[in-house]
Amino acid sequence: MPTPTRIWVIDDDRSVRFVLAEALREAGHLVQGFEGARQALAALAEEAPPDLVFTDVRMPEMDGIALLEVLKARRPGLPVIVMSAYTDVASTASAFRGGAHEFLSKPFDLDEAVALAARALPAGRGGGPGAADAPAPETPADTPLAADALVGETPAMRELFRAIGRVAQTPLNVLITGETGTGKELVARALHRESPRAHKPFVALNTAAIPAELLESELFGHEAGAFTGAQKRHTGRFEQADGGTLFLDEIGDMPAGLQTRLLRVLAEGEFFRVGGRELIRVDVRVIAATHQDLEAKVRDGSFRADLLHRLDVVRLRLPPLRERKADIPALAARFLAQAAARLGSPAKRLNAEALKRLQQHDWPGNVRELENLCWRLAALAPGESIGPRDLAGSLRPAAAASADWTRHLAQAVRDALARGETGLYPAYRETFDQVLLEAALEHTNGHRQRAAGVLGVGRNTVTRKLGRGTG
Ligand SMILES: Nc1ncnc2c1ncn2[C@@H]1O[C@H](COP(=O)(O)OP(=O)(O)OP(=O)(O)O)[C@@H](O)[C@H]1O
Repeated sequence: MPTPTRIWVIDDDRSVRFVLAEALREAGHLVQGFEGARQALAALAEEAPPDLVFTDVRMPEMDGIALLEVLKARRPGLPVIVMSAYTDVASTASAFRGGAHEFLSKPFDLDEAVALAARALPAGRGGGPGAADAPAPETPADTPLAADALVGETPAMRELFRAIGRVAQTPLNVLITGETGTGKELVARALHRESPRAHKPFVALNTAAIPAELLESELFGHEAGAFTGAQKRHTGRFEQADGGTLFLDEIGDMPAGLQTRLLRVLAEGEFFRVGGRELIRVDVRVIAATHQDLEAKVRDGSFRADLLHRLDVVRLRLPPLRERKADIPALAARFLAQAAARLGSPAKRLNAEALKRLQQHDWPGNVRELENLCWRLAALAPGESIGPRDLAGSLRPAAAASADWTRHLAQAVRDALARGETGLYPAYRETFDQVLLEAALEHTNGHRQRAAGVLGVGRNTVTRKLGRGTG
């Protein structure tokens, strides 16, 4: 019979200690509980090390991250699972930086914790005495909670924060996907801030914002006289980001020729400036972002598959705000507080009714739309308590609130034309009408007269179009 594995559970909260220990015992492990890091360290001095450790982060006297550091210095092979009720990027990153095996958000599911323990225990249980000779991991100085920390409490965001904390410690290229305004740039900054490259530059370039003909020299720089108007040598973003992180926003808009060039640079780590002869070597971590469906762009030939593979080593998806509406109150409070601090006025608060109204909105512009709204309210709402009346006119329907759909439409048309399609107008017209109609009917629970009313068309138009739509 195999000897049972020994697991330590360290938490100042007795009930957590108790239920977790019980669940692990039921799964056949030998479990020892400690109410603090010091007690655990004292035990480590006297008895054989355990096979696995669960530790809380916030504990009096010595916190779990400091404990993790000591444990890892003494027993580098010992898997440590860090548990915390505070799942923000700074917490997850400091745990993974310290060598945590996994980050478990509290409250957690006991089955999940037991399954995690099973996965964490190495075959043959590892962590033996030999492992203690390996060098201790480097632990950079603690970063304070940044002012631009990501706000999010919903499961999807916590999952994302764990992924950021883990991926930040690696040199891998990352592709961030998500609709406009969901926080892709903020995620890229967090990845940089929590990485070993944090003391080197973070350089951002929005591919869509720069005319195609200037993009190459923006990225790779140029020599004096490389082209008309190039009077001085110019270092490109790749060189500026040397040792650090280069954030390429809207990567889907990169012209074909540059995609090829970028691919080569990513593969070889070296390039020539435009008009240059000197081979430039750089060490840059690339984080790319897009709101587009790059797989579709690969299929229609407008994005290189091999470039996608290079960039997409790790993919982080940012959910749209409408999929995480529970985060709205915390985000709004943060933006209102930031605006008040900037405007030098007392912070305003949204009352319950107003919050409810915000939860009903669809947020086509995502977090950016909410942020803009909060700034407007901070400046213009008359009282310190913001009610639904103050929101009137601010929560415009998708079409008016954001130009995003027109961008998508333009892209769809460009793609269709590139595929050689013709007769686009009637087909798109038809789709446009159907989308409006279906959304309005959904809003009015299928009531045609009211749908016609909110759309501003006659009832007959609705009936006629419905007839066409349903055959
Ligand atoms: N989770 C979050 N917590 C706090 N602020 C956020 C969060 N997500 C986004 N923001 C804020 O919302 C705004 C938009 O975010 P950001 O620019 O990162 O979005 P994006 O996805 O890169 O947008 P685009 O695709 O249009 O470039 C920024 O001001 C950012 O600080």
